[in-house]
Amino acid sequence: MEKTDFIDRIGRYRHGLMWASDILPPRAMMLGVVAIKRIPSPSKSAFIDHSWLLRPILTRYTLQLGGTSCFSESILAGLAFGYLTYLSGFGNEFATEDPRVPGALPQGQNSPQVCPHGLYAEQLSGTAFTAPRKENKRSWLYRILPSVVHTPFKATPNTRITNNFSQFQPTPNQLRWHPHPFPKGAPFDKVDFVDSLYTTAGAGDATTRSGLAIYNYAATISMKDRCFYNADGDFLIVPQEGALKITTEFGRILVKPLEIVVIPSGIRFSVDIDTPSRGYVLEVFGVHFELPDLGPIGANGLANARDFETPTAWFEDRENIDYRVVAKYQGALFESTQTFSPFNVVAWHGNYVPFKYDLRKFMTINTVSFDHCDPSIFTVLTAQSTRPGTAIADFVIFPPRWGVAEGTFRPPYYHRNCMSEYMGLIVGCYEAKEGGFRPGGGSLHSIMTPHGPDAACFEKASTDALKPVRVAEGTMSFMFESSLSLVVPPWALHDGNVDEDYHKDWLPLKKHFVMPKQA
Ligand SMILES: O=C(O)Cc1cc(O)ccc1O
Ligand SMILES: [Fe+2]
Repeated sequence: MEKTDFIDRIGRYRHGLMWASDILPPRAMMLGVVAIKRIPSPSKSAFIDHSWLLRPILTRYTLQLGGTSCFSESILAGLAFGYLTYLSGFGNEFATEDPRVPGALPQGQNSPQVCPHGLYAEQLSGTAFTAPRKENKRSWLYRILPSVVHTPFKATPNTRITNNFSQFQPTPNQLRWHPHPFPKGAPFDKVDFVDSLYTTAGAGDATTRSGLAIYNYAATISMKDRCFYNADGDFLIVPQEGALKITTEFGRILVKPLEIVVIPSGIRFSVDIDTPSRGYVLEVFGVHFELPDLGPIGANGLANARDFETPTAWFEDRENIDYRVVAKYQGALFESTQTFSPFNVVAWHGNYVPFKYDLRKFMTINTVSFDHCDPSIFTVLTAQSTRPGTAIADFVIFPPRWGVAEGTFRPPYYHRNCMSEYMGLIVGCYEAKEGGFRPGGGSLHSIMTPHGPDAACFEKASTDALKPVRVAEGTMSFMFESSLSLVVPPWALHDGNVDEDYHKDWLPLKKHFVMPKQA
C-alpha cells in the first residue's frame, strides 16, 4: 500500500469510527478516539479532506509500532478509524476471512464434512451452474447460520416500486425531473433506503430475466435490523448526496458521492446513513455488469480493473433479535423475520461479489483532433444483451476533462438515438444544459426522441474561441443508456416533480440558414 494512497484513505474512512467499536479492543479504540478528536468535525463539503492533520500522529505511532510501513499503517488505520479494507480488482477470484477468526476459510475444498469453527457452508450462484467458465460467477460463504433459517416471506405493501412496465401508457416526450425530493412531513419523514426506492423508468421483465429498472432514492434514516436482497437483478447505486455505509454479507463498504457501488442479485445488504442521502439506482435483470472491451484503445484505460474494490470478510454474531429481511422478487416486496443477523459470514471466497469504484479514477479518452466523439468513450460498466455491442444498460459518465477539438462544435451534437438515455447529475452542471438540469434531478430522452444542447449552449459554442479548455470542471453527470424502450410509471409522470418547461430549452433555437444566391 502506498503512503499517499493510505493518507487519502484515512480521510475517506474516518467516518467509519462507529463501526470500529465492533471489531477493536478497548485500548485501540481509545487511541482512535484521541486521534479523531484532533481533527475538526466533518465538513459539509464532500470535497474537503482534513486527513493531512493526521499525518504527524500517524507517523509517530508508525515509528513506535515499527515493522513494515504497510503492516503498521494498516493496523493504525484500523485502530483509529475502523479502517475498512478492500480487495482490489475486477472479477477476481477473491478469498478473505475476518481477522478475528483465523482459519475460518476451508482450504482445498468448498464443502468439508465439518467446516472450521462449526460454520455452515453456503453457495451463492450468480450465473447458471453451466455458464461458460469465463462468465461463471459464484461465491462460497462460511456463516454462523445459513440463510435458510427464517419465517415465510409475506408480501409488504409498496406503491412506488414496479418491474412490470408493459401495463403503463408510453410517452415519447423529452422528460426532465427536478431534484428527487426528500420525504417531508409525518409519517413520511422517516424513510430508510429500501422504503425510499422509487421506480422512475424501466423496460423488460424480471420474470424472463431481461430488462432494467431505474430508481431514485432519498432516505432520511438508517435501516435498523433490516436488510434487503434483490432476486430480480443487480443494483448499481450512484449516491448523489450523503455517504452510504453499506453492510453486506461480504463485508462493509463506504460509498460517497462520486463513487458507485454494485450489489449483485441475491446479496443481502443494509444501508446506514449519517445525513439525508439521495441518489440513483440502475437495476439490470438476468445479466451482470462488466468492463467494456477496449478495442484499439489497448490494454489499459477507461475504468481500470485494479481500481475496483471489494470488501473483506466481516461478521457480527447477534442472536435473539428481531431481524427483518426484505426481498424484491418479480418487482414486489416481501418480508420475513429471523432471530439473528444475516451479516454472519466469517469467511468467503469467490468471484460473485459486491464492489465499489471511485469515478475520479476514470481514465478519460477523447479526441485530440476534431469532432465530438460518441459518449461510449465514457463507458464505466456495461451490462450486455445477447446482441453484440448492444447493452441492456451502459453506465456512462461525463467527467472533468480537457476539450481541445479543433474546428468543431464541441458540446454534444443534436441527435436521435436508437437507444434510451436517462441522465443524472451528481454535482455541478451539465455542459449541454447550463440551467434546469440540477444535481439530484434527471432527464430521459427516449428512443428516437430528438435532443441536444439548449439554445444558449448552441449560440455560445458556435462562436467560442477554440482554445484548449477544461470541460465539466467540478462536475459529474452520468447516463444510463439502454437498447430497450423505457416506460415511465404514472407516478413518475404525475407526482409534480416533472419539469413541464423542459421542451422550452429548444424553442428559442434560431434559423441561421441563408439561401445562397443562385447563379
Ligand atoms: O444526450 C446527451 O446529452 C448525452 C450525450 C452526450 C454526448 O457527448 C454525445 C451524445 C449523447 O447522447
Ligand atoms: Fe443523447
